[in-house]
Amino acid sequence: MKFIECPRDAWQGFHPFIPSEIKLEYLNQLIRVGFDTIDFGSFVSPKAIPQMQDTAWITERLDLSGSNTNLLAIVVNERGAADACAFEQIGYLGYPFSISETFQLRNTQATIAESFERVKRIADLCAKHKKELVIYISMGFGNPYGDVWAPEIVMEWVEKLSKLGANTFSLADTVGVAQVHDIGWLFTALIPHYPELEFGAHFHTQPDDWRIKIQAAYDAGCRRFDGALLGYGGCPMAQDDLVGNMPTERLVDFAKEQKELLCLDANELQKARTMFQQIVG
Ligand SMILES: CC(C)(COP(=O)([O-])OP(=O)([O-])OC[C@H]1O[C@@H](n2cnc3c(N)ncnc32)[C@H](O)[C@@H]1OP(=O)([O-])[O-])[C@@H](O)C(=O)NCCC(=O)NCCSC(=O)C[C@@](C)(O)CC(=O)[O-]
Repeated sequence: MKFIECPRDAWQGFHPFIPSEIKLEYLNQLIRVGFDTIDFGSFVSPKAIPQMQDTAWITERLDLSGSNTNLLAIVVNERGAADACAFEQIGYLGYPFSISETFQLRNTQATIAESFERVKRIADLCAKHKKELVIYISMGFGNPYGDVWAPEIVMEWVEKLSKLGANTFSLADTVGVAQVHDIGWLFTALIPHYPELEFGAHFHTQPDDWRIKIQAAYDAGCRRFDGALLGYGGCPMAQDDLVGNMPTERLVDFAKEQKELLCLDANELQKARTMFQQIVG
């Protein structure tokens, strides 16, 4: 299983501002754990997400020496993509492409159609700077606004977006409404249909439904999972009540049960967990 740790999603909606030095120390600790990828920051408007205004400062100072961990930064427009592309350390740019019109507007001030045009330009930038583009299908399992959702809509957008050069798609349950049946249906349909693409699960969960969601995705062939220690965070642009991320601890438990090879250092993971507890109180 591939673990993507998402401190960016964990603290983007957190108040007050976490001092940059503390974020840096925590991210360096996460690097020592050995995650495949860390979704560590975003290059977005500081007015929209004040917590992330120090991503460039942090990027310059991260210590990746001797590490195989990849860095992923979220971008929502060309300006953010250009800023992220300037850093050699960042291998992946993630774009939240919402299939709910309401959320796309709330999150990026762009319609789905405008967002598609943005992705084209960001994909060009990625190709020019040799970065990998990761598309999050936000509200990928439904939305709280009453916008039409169907698994076929996910399929349709994956088809269109895959032609722009994205090799990785993370199906995002942005507000934790995914039904087990839909999770199974989508991964079962997508994974064999696009053997050249990687599909991941970016779940937000309630304390009682983490297991059935992971299990449904795993049984359908998904091996890429996003999580955040302590299950913290959520997207503040989605709704007032944040629905926490999939707790990394639960992902690790699940992986052990499945006898998956774990490439994470348990001691360093425990240290990171303690550090994060101190950060968020
Ligand atoms: C897209 C905009 C900018 C549109 O916002 P806007 O107000 O339409 O943009 P604008 O072009 O009018 O600019 C507004 C201000 O932001 C600045 N600005 C503009 N762009 C940038 C930039 N790249 N970097 C730094 N500053 C920027 C710009 O310079 C200006 O500053 P001012 O002149 O007023 O001082 C805004 O809505 C935004 O930044 N949104 C961020 C949304 C966000 O970060 N959401 C959370 C991450 S996505 C997520 O959590 C979902 C995910 C990935 O986890 C998966 C899932 O669960 O679904």
